[in-house]
Amino acid sequence: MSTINMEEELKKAQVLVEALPYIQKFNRKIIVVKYGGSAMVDEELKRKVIQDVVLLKVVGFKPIIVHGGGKEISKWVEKSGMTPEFKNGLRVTDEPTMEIAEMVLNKVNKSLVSLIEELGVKACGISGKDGGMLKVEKKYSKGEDIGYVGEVKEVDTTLIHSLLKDDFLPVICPIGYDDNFHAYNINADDAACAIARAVNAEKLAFLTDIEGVYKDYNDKSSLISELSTTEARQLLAGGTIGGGMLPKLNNCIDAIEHGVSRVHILDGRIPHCLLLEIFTNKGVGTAILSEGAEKFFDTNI
Ligand SMILES: NC(=[NH2+])NCCC[C@H](N)C(=O)O
Repeated sequence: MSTINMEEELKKAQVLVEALPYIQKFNRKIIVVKYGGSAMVDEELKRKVIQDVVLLKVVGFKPIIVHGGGKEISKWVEKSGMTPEFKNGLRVTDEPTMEIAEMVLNKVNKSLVSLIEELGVKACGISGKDGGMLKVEKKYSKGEDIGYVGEVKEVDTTLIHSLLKDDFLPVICPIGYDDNFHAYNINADDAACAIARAVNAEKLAFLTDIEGVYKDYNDKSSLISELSTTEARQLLAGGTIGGGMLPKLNNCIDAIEHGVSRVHILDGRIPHCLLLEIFTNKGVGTAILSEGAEKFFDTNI
C-alpha cells in the first residue's frame, strides 16, 4: 500500500504552473545552447543536460546545441604524443592538431546525437562544414599566428532551418572552412554566438563552470541574477570581471545587440540548470537582456 503526501504533490503542480507562461512564450522559438565544460565530462551531468534539451524540444521550443570538446581534444592530442598548447585561451592548432580536433569533435557530436535519439527525439549532428554553414577567416592571438583557429565571418543558416523545419534537433560542432576550404577550429562560444545571431534566436544559453556573472569576481556572494547590456558594459569597464568571463560577456552583449532577446550564463555543474533557468521566474544563473527589454514574468507563485 502506498500513501500520498499531498503537500509534496501540490509542490509539483506549482512547478508546472510556474513553467506555463514560459512554455507559451517560447513556443516555436529558437534557443541556442552552448554546451561545454564539466557538464560535458561528467556522464551523469551529461545525461541531465540532454534530458533538459530534449524536454525543451518536446514542449515546443526549437533548441540547437553548439558544443565544444576541449578536454577530450587535449586528451587525444596527448595520446598522440603531442603537448596541447594554448595562447590567450585559444588552442594553438597546427595541421595534426586540427586533424585530431576534427575527429574528436565529430565523435563527441555523434555521442550527443545518440543520447538525444535514445530519449526519443530526432537529432542531426553536423559541423559548420555541412551546408557551408560556417565560413571563417584566420584568427590571430594578439598578432601571433596560432594555426588553424578561425573567426566566423559568415553563417549560412539554410541547413539549420531545413533541419528545424523537419523537426530535427541540430547538434553542431564548431568547425568551419576558410575561402580555400581548409578546415578551421572555432572557439565554441564564438560559434554559438554567431549562430544565435544568424538564426535570430530568442535565447542563447551558455553552460559554463561558473555560477554566473559576479559583481566582483573576488566576492562569490555577489552573483548577479539579471543584467542589462548597459550594466554589463559598466561592469566590463569597472575591471572587476574575472578573466575568463570577459570574452563571454562581450559575446553576450554582441548577441543581444544583434537581435537575441536574452542570454543566460549558467553553471553547468548544477543538475538541470537549463530547466531551472528557463522554466522558473528567478532562474539560477545570470540573465542578460537588452536595455528596456520586457521584464520577466511575475506570476506571483
Ligand atoms: N537569472 C535569471 N534572473 N533568470 C530569469 C529567467 C526567467 C525566465 N525563465 C527566462 O528564461 O527568460
